Amino acid sequence: MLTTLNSESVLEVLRPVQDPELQKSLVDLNMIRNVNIEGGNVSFTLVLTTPACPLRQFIVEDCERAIKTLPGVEQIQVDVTAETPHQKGLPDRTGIDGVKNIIAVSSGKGGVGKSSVAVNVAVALAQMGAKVGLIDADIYGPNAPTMLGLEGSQIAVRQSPQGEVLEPAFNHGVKLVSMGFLIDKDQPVIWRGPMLNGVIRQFLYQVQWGDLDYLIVDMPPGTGDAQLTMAQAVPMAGAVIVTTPQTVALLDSRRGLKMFQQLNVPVLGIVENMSYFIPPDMPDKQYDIFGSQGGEKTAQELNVPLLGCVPLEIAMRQGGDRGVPIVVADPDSASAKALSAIASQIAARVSIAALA
Ligand SMILES: Nc1ncnc2c1ncn2[C@@H]1O[C@H](COP(=O)(O)OP(=O)(O)OP(=O)(O)O)[C@@H](O)[C@H]1O
Repeated sequence: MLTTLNSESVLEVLRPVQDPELQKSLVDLNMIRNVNIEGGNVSFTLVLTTPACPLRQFIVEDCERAIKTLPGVEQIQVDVTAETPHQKGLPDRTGIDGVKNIIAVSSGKGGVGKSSVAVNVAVALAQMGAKVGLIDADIYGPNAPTMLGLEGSQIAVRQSPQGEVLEPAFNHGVKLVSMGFLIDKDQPVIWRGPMLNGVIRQFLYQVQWGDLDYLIVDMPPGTGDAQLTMAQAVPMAGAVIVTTPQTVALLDSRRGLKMFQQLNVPVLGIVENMSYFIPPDMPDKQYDIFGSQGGEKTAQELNVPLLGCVPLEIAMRQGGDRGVPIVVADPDSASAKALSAIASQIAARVSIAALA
């Protein structure tokens, strides 16, 4: 039984408290800092591994419970902050200065909502306090500028001592560069393909990203040469695969998953989009338009986590078209809640991988 209240005894009672996701002691992870005692008042800083930590409250309560076992404790004040860990280095791929984690959002086939998920996850992470960038590398449908309300924007090119640098566009807390800023929409896709390699390298290494916790890459759909080259060019902390519950989409996503696994990019999990339809006039009803539980079954079969299921909601399409993502336009909607939870899951898994 500890009898004295001082910073050592506080750290001692906190040592058995674990980060629920990393399953390691908060003290050993250096997440408890600046312990200060004044009379019966205990204060400390809890440094989470992501601003988007889904279990923030849970961890604070665990700490408070442990500290209250010490004699003489009257008040506990916890300042919560976050330091996102840097992804592990890859010898064959060059990282980007200041960018801690690069996350690919990919899909086996087009039209499953990959861009919608990438944009909303990026905005949700920014809403939670993270510094976020988005690369829209989708040559077939570069929709991110529209979805972020940046249609018609330009990326400024500046001269710097290092040569030409690009200034990203910015809205809803997210910095954006997009193929859409560079290509003529009427230009045939066949001409866009060969541009991809050069442009993606420019987007990674010539953009003034500044400090970013997460750089999300909206990948082109499929598993062709362009995707392969890109996955090899980018040092990725992990990949997220978006699918619908439909069998054909799931088959394609399996191919995508294998591609990432072969390239040694950890697959963070699967997002099932358009899981069910919620009619706006009957919000308690659900219709499984594309079948049900396909994402869950595939996740189980391939032994990767299902990060969440996003319903088909008219407001989500409208938000995309209007340039106000659903997590901003209607944060209480079912799809926005699902997307925010998915963003937290992704952040947690990236931290786990970085600290493993
Ligand atoms: N959960 C959803 N509810 C309603 N509409 C959605 C949902 N997800 C996506 N959409 C809509 O479906 C259309 C296609 O989505 P999106 O562009 O995100 O797909 P994609 O997989 O990136 O497609 P592409 O391969 O063309 O880039 C868009 O109009 C989008 O607003």
